[in-house]
Amino acid sequence: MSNIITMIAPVNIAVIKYWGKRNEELILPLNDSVSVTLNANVMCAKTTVCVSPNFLEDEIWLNGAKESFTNQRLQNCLKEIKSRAAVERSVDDIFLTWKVHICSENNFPTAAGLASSAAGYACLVSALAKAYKIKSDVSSIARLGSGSACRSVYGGFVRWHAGVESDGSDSIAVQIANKSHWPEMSALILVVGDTQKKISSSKGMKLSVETSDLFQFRVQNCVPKRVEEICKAITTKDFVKFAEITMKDSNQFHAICLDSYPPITYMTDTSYKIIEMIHKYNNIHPKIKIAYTFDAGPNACLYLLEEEVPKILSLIQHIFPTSTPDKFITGLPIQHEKIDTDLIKIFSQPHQKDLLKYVIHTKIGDGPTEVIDGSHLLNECGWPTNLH
Ligand SMILES: Nc1ncnc2c1ncn2[C@@H]1O[C@H](COP(=O)(O)OP(=O)(O)OP(=O)(O)O)[C@@H](O)[C@H]1O
Ligand SMILES: C[C@@](O)(CCOP(=O)(O)OP(=O)(O)O)CC(=O)O
Repeated sequence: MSNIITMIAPVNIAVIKYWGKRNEELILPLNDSVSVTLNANVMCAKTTVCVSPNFLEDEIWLNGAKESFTNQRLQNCLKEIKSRAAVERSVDDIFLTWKVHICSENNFPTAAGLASSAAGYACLVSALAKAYKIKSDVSSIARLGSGSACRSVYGGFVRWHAGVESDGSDSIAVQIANKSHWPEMSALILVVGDTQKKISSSKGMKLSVETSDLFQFRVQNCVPKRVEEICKAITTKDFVKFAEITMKDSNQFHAICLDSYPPITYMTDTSYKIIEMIHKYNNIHPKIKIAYTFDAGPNACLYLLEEEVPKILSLIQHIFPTSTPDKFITGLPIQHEKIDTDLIKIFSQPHQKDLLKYVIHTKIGDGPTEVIDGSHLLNECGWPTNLH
């Protein structure tokens, strides 16, 4: 007797960044954060879990390779799932003694600052929750895997409340609005680099808490006001306000990285060229049209309304020429608009080729969903179907 569940889960990109913990083990943040969940049909983690009396030990495979199950965060997630199941009496006691096999893969680069840990842990925890028939909110369990993962448990626009309790019971994610609230909202991920970053978010934020003087100022004086304002901008669909706060918060997060000692630099020259392009584009319009935000890496996430997508994409193709035009734009289909020559005149000469690797076009999406077409990553005996 076994129990095989497969789920897919989305990435989320924060517009108010989570940076800094008040408890390292429970992954409790020092500030609230707000994010947008992106369409899981474009970028996702896919995870199959299987619980069986036939397994001798808990095992995990990630992106086609076996990983160690001794990872503390992984252990904490499984432990919490089992204790929730015990409290909810959702499965038989014997089921709780069986071992689990987990197989997961991301359809985009892992550990490159593209929120793979968010999608990955949201997926893992949602799949386990389904297998153990847990009914209550699992965002606080996903949080134990990676802080930002708690926001990927919900679709649309999401706020992670930092909470004040020392056991983390009130540090949960809550949906502000679902994806249908603002269907025109689109995102372009500009991939500058897809290699693993040098300093993980966990290490980077610890260093900032310990060494940055600006950090306390941000947490106490800036974030609380920004969170209220951006939540209001989301509920009233005020794009200009949403975009302005998003850009300012990304810039402040990277200023804090630079104020850490020794300094942390996630953005590159190409990232700054993207920022320059977006401000120039916004300045030639009466109102802000596009927002950028950068996580712990050089890649940009642009938030914009649907009508702006073809225009900025043709401009990006002009300014950031590529030697692989067929593979340059991926994700959701777009209608190409011929670049407007007046727009080109305002912009400088194109940069050198291949500063951008590729662009992912996507939109807002739902939270984790179960895959019901039978395309499990583990076979009926609970072993990976495809190992590298
Ligand atoms: N599908 C997955 N299933 C389980 N764990 C995953 C999955 N994808 C990523 N992870 C875990 O997350 C780690 C990468 O997290 P990290 O924070 O370094 O990168 P990132 O999430 O891509 O970047 P960022 O959080 O800055 O956007 C991996 O080493 C792995 O432990
Ligand atoms: C810059 C960020 O993406 C940082 C994400 O940090 P993680 O959630 O990856 O960190 P841990 O909780 O230590 O796993 C900002 C954000 O997503 O809010």
